[in-house]
This record gives sequence, C-alpha cells and structure tokens, in this order.
Amino acid sequence: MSKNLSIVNKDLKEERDKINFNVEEFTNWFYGGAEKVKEKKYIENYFLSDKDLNLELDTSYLSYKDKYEEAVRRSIVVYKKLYKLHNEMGGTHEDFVKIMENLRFTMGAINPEGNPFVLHFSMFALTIMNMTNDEQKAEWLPRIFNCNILGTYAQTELGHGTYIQRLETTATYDPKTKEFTLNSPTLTSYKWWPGNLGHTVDHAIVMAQLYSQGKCHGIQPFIVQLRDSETHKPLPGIDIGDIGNKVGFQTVNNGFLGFKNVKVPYKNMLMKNSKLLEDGTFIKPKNAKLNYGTMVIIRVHMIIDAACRIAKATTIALRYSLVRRQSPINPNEIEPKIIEHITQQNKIFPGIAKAVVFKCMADYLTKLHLSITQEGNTGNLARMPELHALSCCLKAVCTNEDAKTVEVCRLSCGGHGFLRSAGLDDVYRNSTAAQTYEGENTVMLLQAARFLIKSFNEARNGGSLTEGVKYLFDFIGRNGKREIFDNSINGILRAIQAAAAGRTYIAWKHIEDDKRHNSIEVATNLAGVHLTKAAELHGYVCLLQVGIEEIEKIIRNVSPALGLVFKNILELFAVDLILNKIGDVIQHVDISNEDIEKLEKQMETLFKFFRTSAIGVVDGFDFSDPIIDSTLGSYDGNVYENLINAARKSPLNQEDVNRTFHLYIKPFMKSNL
Ligand SMILES: CCCCCCCCCC/C=C\CCCCCCCC(=O)SCCNC(=O)CCNC(=O)[C@H](O)C(C)(C)COP(=O)(O)OP(=O)(O)OC[C@H]1O[C@@H](n2cnc3c(N)ncnc32)[C@H](O)[C@@H]1OP(=O)(O)O
Ligand SMILES: Cc1cc2nc3c(=O)[nH]c(=O)nc-3n(C[C@H](O)[C@H](O)[C@H](O)COP(=O)(O)OP(=O)(O)OC[C@H]3O[C@@H](n4cnc5c(N)ncnc54)[C@H](O)[C@@H]3O)c2cc1C
Repeated sequence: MSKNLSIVNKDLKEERDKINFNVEEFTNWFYGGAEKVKEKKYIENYFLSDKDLNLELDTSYLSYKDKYEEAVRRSIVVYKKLYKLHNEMGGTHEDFVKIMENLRFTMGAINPEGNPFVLHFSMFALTIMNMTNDEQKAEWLPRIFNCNILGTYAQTELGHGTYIQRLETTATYDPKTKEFTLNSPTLTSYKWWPGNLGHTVDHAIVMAQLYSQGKCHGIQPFIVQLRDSETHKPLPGIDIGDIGNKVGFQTVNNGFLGFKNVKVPYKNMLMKNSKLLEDGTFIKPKNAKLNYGTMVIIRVHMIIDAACRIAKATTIALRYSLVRRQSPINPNEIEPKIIEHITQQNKIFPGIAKAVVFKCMADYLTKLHLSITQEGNTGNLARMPELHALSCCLKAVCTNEDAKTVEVCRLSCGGHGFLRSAGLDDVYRNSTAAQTYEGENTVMLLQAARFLIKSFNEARNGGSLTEGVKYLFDFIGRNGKREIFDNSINGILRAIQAAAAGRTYIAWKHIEDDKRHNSIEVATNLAGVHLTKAAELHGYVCLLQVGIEEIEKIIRNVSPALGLVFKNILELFAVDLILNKIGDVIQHVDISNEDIEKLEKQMETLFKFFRTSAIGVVDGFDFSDPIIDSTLGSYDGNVYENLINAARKSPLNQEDVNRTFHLYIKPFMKSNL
C-alpha cells in the first residue's frame, strides 16, 4: 500500500477541501479528549513502528499453523514492549489499562485474525480481579500481570454454551485431602471454544459443577493449571488441543479440554461470591448470578468494539466511494464519484451515524457499569438485573447491526470489496463472531425480554420502573389508543418507544393467553419471536434515547460547526431507524402515508447536508493506514495503485510460470484427450 501521504488522490483532496468543521475536534470527542488522542497516537506508533513485527508479511497467505506461530511471535514482541512502555510511563495500574485499551485496536493490525493471548488479558485477568478473595488476589494477580502464568476462561462445553447451568464438568471436594477432583464425565462435557486454550496458555478459569457433602452446588469458577510450567506438556489427566479451522479468529487458538481425575487445591476455587468452608460446607452467594460477572463486563466492552468495526468499515467504503467513478447520472456528463448515486449514500451514511451513536452508548454503559459495580461492592445488588438486561440487549443489537453494516460496506465497494486487501473480510468475520460469543444474540435478546415483561407487569400493577423502561407507562396510560406521530427527534423516539412497548404488550398477551393451556415456560417459548422483537426495539429505544441525551450535551460543548454535524448525524440515525422499523411503528403509532413520505424526503435532505461532512467524520475516526490496512480505504485514496501493488505480492506472482503448468496443464493440453 502507498505510504506517501503527500500525494493524495485529487478527488479525495477536493472532498477534504470542502469540509466545514474541525476534524481534530471530532477526533478529540471520539477518543475522549486531546490528551487521549495524543496517547493513542503515541502508543499506536510505539508498537506499529517496530520492525521486529515484520508487518510487511501478509499473513493471510500463510498456512493455519504458520499463521498461529506468527501471531504468537508478533504478540510476544508486543507484550515485551508493553512492559517496557509500562515501566517508562510510571508503572501504575492505570497506565497498564491505558496501554491495553489502545492496544486492543492496534493489535487488530498486528494480528488481523485474532490475538492468541486475548483471553489472558481480558476474561482471565478480569475474573481473577473480580471474583477472588484478598489472599487469592495476592497469590495470582502478580503472576498474571508478569505473565509468569498465562490463562483463559473455560466455560463453554461441546454440549452446552448457552445454558450454562447444565455444564457437565465436575469438581468434587474432599475435605480429607482439601482438594477438588475435576472430571469430564462425558464427551459433551469437554470444554470447547475457549480462546487461547489449544496450545498457548498453561492455566484456565474452569467453570465446573461443585459437588460437596454429596450435593451439587451449581457452577463455580476454579483456577486450574493445565500444562507444565517448564515443558508446556499437558499435566496428567489433561486432554487438550486446538478445535481446528473456523470461519474467522484463525489465530485465537480456540481449544478443547477434558479432565480425568485432575486434582486442584482447595485455595483454587474463586471465593469472592460463593464460599466453601474447608470442611466442605457450601455458603451461597448473595446472588447466584454474581459468578456471571465477567461475561457482563465483556458484553459492555463489546459495544465500543462494534462501534469501531463500523467506523473502520465505513471509512473504507466512504473513501473508496469518493475516488471510484462509475456510471454517469446524466448520460452526457462525466462519470461521477459513486457516492453521487443516492443509493450509495443510503448504504454508507447511516452506518457512519451508527458508529457515532454506538460510541455514545458505549460511554453511557461503561459509566453505568462502573456505578452499578460500585454499588455492588457495598453489598447493594439491586440494579444487577437492569445492567444484565441492558448489556445483553445492546450486545445483541449492536453486534447484529455491526455485522449487517460491515457487509453493506463490503457490497458498496463492488468487486474490489471482495478482495482480502480491501480489508473488510476480517472486520466482518470479527463482527459475526461477536454475534455468537459472549452469549448468542437471540438468547441475549430473550434475557432482555424477561426484564421487559417483568417491567410491563410492574407497570400494569402501578409499581415503579427503572428510567430506561418508563415509556411502558405511557403505553399503558394510552389505554389502547395509538401514539400520535410528530416529525421531530423526540417524536421519532416516542414512535419507537410506542413500537417497543406495543410489541412487549403483544408478547405479554401471547404469554397470558397461552398460560391458560400451558406452563409459563412453554407459553414464554411460544411468544419467543415477539419477545426478541420487543427486546430489539427496546435496544433501539435505548440507543436513540442515549444518543439524543449525549449528543445534546456534546452540541453544548463543541463549536457550532461541529454541533451541526452532530445534529445531522443524530437525525440520520433517527430517521434511518424509523424508516427501517416502519412496519412495527405502523402497528402502534398513528402515522400517515404523508408522514412517511416526509421522513423519506427528510432522509434525502439529511444526505445532502452530510455529503460534505462525511469525509471529515470518517477522517475524524482517525484510523491510521496500518490500522485501516485497506487498499480501498487508505488516507491517500490511491486505490488503483494500492490494488495492483497488493496483487503483485500474491505468492503466485513471484514466478512467471507456475510448476503446475509443466506438471499437469501442459501434459493435459498435449494429450489430445
Ligand atoms: C487487565 C486489564 C483489563 C483490561 C480490560 C480489557 C477488556 C478487553 C475487552 C476485550 C473484548 C473482547 C475480547 C474478548 C474475547 C471474548 C471471547 C468470548 C468469550 C466467551 O464467549 S465466554 C462464554 C460466554 N458465554 C455466555 O455468554 C453464556 C450465555 N449464557 C448465559 O449468560 C446464561 O446461561 C443465561 C442465558 C443468562 C441464563 O442463565 P441461567 O440459566 O443461570 O439463568 P435463568 O434463565 O435461570 O435465570 C435468568 C435470571 O437470571 C438473571 N441473570 C442472568 N444473568 C445475570 C447476570 N449476569 N446478572 C444479573 N442477573 C442475571 C436474569 O435477569 C434472570 O432474572 P429473572 O429470573 O428474570 O428475574
Ligand atoms: C469465536 C468464538 C469465541 C469463543 N470464545 C469462548 C471462550 O473464550 N470461552 C468460552 O467459554 N466460550 C467461548 N465461546 C463459546 C460461546 O460463548 C458460545 O458458543 C455461545 O455462548 C453460544 O452458545 P452455544 O454454542 O451453546 O450455542 P447454542 O446455545 O447451541 O445455540 C444454537 C442455537 O440455539 C438457539 N438457542 C439456544 N438456547 C436457546 C434459548 N434458550 N432460547 C432460544 N433459542 C436458543 C440459539 O439462539 C442458536 O440459534 C466462543 C465462541 C466463538 C464463536
């Protein structure tokens, strides 16, 4: 790819010359301030400029095994530097988190098919930080931070990923030896999927059914050593390996794991929530779902990941659309930039708006998570269900939108979008993986729907509701009358709220009707499609509501020119949303054909305004060329040069004649059949 930033494609330069707001100001907002942007750039450059990484090597051409080995090699280069930088910065925990957060995105450029240590630095470390007592923290945290041990989070099994209550791995406590014995009693009890497990780590948090005093006490987390610290050979009783080729995440080294009478010391059960006394007496936690805490943290983190994948994909699609010319709109005119085709704007502009609104949601959810966790630390767990429902709902809605948007971006790049060098395939694969990991999205929506139905019952009985679902009162208060539509941002919000509440009511009624002939569980299953639709609409309500609140605040704090861009983005998000959900809206809102036509016209006007700002916004996402890693999306827009240069690097082009010609093709051609 061309690295010469001074020779920018003239069509792209012309676009940038027309930007009428301060791009840097937008970047500062996106990353949380000028200081954070400086930090990001410094950290990114600190790692990416390291020649030892050998980023010139296009790993996509390597074999499965070679890809893994190269990913491990590169990661170690990075982690060595991480510790060096950490020391230079002062060595505090905050410094470490700062580097890790920035590294998350830089790592994507270094190991595009996934990081073979990601679980160590996320779920493994977070579980030990959050689910251990003080002695366990003192024992394990230094070893984890110094990477003397490497770990993963082993929960999912061949037979169960969603319904974790039925995991089959057992941990049976013997008070005489003060040990647990871990076993995988069936094939389906084998751990299956944990990232980095196959050949990379030597420890794992293992979720297993605890048996003590002859009783099962449900799933509990244990720290288990899997491999010898010197030889890395599996320890006795451990059957471990890689699960093989996947749709994506090729270098994450997802693994399988079986136990046969593996002994684990008493002190290795994580004891912050549930407790087991040495004599084998089990003490229940305040809330059994506290052991699900790491999943909640990661679901919260996944919203910003979704926003960034969309930001990256739309950056590629937009830059390409501003330099690609095809198909005259007026027959006698020169071919326009393809962005002039309004359908192309319709493919890309709403995606840019989603990246911005998802970022607002990620910030909101991160703050909410922090405050609910702090309450939890003082023993107040009242808001745990709300956080669980919200994080499940938004994890599902944002990653579903993310996968859809990235795919639309690929399609918007035509044939070239299908090239690996376009840079959209790994983004798509990561998006689609996120729809499944950390809770399959349908299941996540059903969890959110449980909360909605409970809240609906509460509202009907005149109880109190949490802020985010108070709109259910409005629906009940209307007593069957439809919401009257008005074409303002808040009018659109009320319409989506009415659709979400209306669908919740349909699901609720479905359950109530079915309950007459069926158990509540069967009735709930039969209402499943309505429940997931209600939860999805609720997710959009949250996004729009938070988007409105956050963007109003932003507009008060930025220059008027950037404020107008944010207003435009918010309206784009809102109008796109209501037009996409019009079927649900019509069911519960008094909206006329004229109103819908007005919205469609409004969308066209919004596109017109956004046409000049769009390039500034995607430039403002501030993905450097090595991070964007795309022939179509580089800053200079020299798409055709990039494409031919990338093609020349194909291993097949390193010789004029491939040996298969002499081996097979020529004899075949000469054989006269
Ligand atoms: C060191 C520096 C750190 C720096 C930090 C960096 C962070 C980096 C982030 C990097 C981001 C990404 C990289 C990570 C890569 C991750 C790879 C993927 C890993 C995985 O996939 S791990 C496995 C994940 N598995 C799942 O998600 C399983 C899904 N299933 C479930 O969660 C549960 O089974 C369930 C669906 C919730 C059902 O549970 P259960 O059967 O027990 O529950 P019931 O149906 O009986 O009851 C529901 C009831 O329970 C309430 N509830 C459930 N969960 C919670 C919770 N967590 N909190 C509060 N309440 C909960 C629920 O509300 C219901 O209540 P009700 O009965 O309705 O009152
Ligand atoms: C890339 C990747 C990385 C992963 N990393 C890890 C890891 O590090 N550690 C780890 O422990 N696990 C990991 N996992 C496992 C992951 O968390 C599970 O695959 C996920 O939670 C889904 O569970 P499942 O595979 O059992 O799907 P299933 O639950 O079997 O889903 C199959 C279908 O059944 C439906 N279904 C299931 N239950 C219900 C229900 N109650 N109501 C309605 N429909 C239902 C689903 O909607 C889906 O359509 C990873 C998975 C992937 C893909």
